[in-house]
Amino acid sequence: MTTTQDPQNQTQARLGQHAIPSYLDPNNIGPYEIFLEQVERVTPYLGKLAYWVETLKRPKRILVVDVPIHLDDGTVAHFEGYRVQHNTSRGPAKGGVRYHQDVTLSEVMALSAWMTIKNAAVNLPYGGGKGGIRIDPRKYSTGELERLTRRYTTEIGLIIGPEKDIPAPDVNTNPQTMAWMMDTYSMNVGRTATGVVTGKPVSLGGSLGRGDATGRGVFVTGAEAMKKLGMGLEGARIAVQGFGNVGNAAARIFHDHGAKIVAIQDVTGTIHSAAGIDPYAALEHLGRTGKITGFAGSEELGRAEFWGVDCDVLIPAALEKQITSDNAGQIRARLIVEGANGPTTPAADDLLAERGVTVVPDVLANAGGVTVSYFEWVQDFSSFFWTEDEINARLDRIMSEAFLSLWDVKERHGVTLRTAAYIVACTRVLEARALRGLYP
Ligand SMILES: NC(=O)C1=CN([C@@H]2O[C@H](COP(=O)(O)OP(=O)(O)OC[C@H]3O[C@@H](n4cnc5c(N)ncnc54)[C@H](O)[C@@H]3O)[C@@H](O)[C@H]2O)C=CC1
Ligand SMILES: O=C(O)CCC(=O)C(=O)O
Repeated sequence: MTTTQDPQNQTQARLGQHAIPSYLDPNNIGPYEIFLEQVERVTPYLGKLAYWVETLKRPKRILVVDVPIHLDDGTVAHFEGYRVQHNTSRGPAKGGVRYHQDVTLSEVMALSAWMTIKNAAVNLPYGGGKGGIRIDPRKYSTGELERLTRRYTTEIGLIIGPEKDIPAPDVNTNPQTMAWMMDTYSMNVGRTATGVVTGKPVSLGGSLGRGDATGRGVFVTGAEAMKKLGMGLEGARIAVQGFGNVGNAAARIFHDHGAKIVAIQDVTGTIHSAAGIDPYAALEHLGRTGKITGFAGSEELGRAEFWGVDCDVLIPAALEKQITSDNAGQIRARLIVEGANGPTTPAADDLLAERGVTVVPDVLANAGGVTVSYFEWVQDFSSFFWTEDEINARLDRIMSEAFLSLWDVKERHGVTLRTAAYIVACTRVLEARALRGLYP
């Protein structure tokens, strides 16, 4: 509710042009706008906590760094890097690091904000953070990427640390990247600090189960949603966009439970087979040939055709803004389980809801990765490591319980599962904010 009598509004009026930080300029905001719209949608459900809602709209801390490295040919190249700590009300910032040619500050702000919501939605004791470097890693050697990672880690070393902000892998980063980050941070602080990053190799304090954890969480929440919708797993037709860490693990685990993968799209192309694609064989084919197309027994589709594939469950597991008002009408799945962060625009969300398509939102569906990252961090602190069965059992329980409690909130308020997740998460974050208060 905004009226001229509203003291908060009067304060905004007094602040005038200084009310909005430059990076939130509505004329040039980019992907973070999606997050702001999601916060607008949840605000009416926050009751008195809405007093603090501005906290969610403004990242707590933003660091932009120059990352210069020697290239293999002896020249120097500069890359732009970011680390954003969106919120730390409930604990240290936590979230991955992305290497991609399209990374922008606005994107990293959005990704860090979604981490705040995700960590609160599954009740992990973390705030939200995310990092990124604008680079196309396919064009650089392993040595160049190692130098890039080490320089970036040193530059963001000001604000990361096991009790401050704990990075992890995201698009185009992996356990090796985390090993370099851990080593660089450790050299700089003069002790081995395994807890500064998660998603490390198991031999360096990484956790069993982290590799497949995000895909496993997509499966657990997807299977729970299928039960609610009366859909059987056996023979269910699944289409997956993105065949990296998240997409290929989700495809393998659905396949292992009797579902049929009918389409896969990645950056190299799109394949389809109504008879089903064996994701293990597709992964081997991708590793051998460098592309998904040409897989035996599949036909190749155009990029846009992927969205119209006849399937029961659609798993976007690549990048943001893939499901838009342009293609939401073509989607034939009854259920969408968001492996990627931010794959669906708010306008597409509305169209899907009107058409009766259920969406398990990113902040719930892909929380399996950060949940096992949390287990890794706890194991590093205690230097006591759990078995894979223990990890998977704890992960499955957390993901199922989070799904079922958010489903109840959805039913109670008559909202989408995304809004339900935001109601629960924003309430938790703003309760912490209100209890901590402002100083002085
Ligand atoms: N790695 C993790 O633990 C987590 C990742 N996520 C999210 O899941 C998504 C995927 O991440 P990862 O699997 O880790 O990355 P990855 O780098 O392992 O794989 C990315 C996949 O997306 C595909 N891709 C890239 N651009 C594409 C395009 N324009 N069209 C179709 N496919 C495209 C790539 O070919 C690749 O198969 C991202 O949104 C990420 O933020 C979310 C939670 C945790
Ligand atoms: O494992 C983590 O800490 C974060 C993973 C991540 O970046 C994400 O959930 O989007």
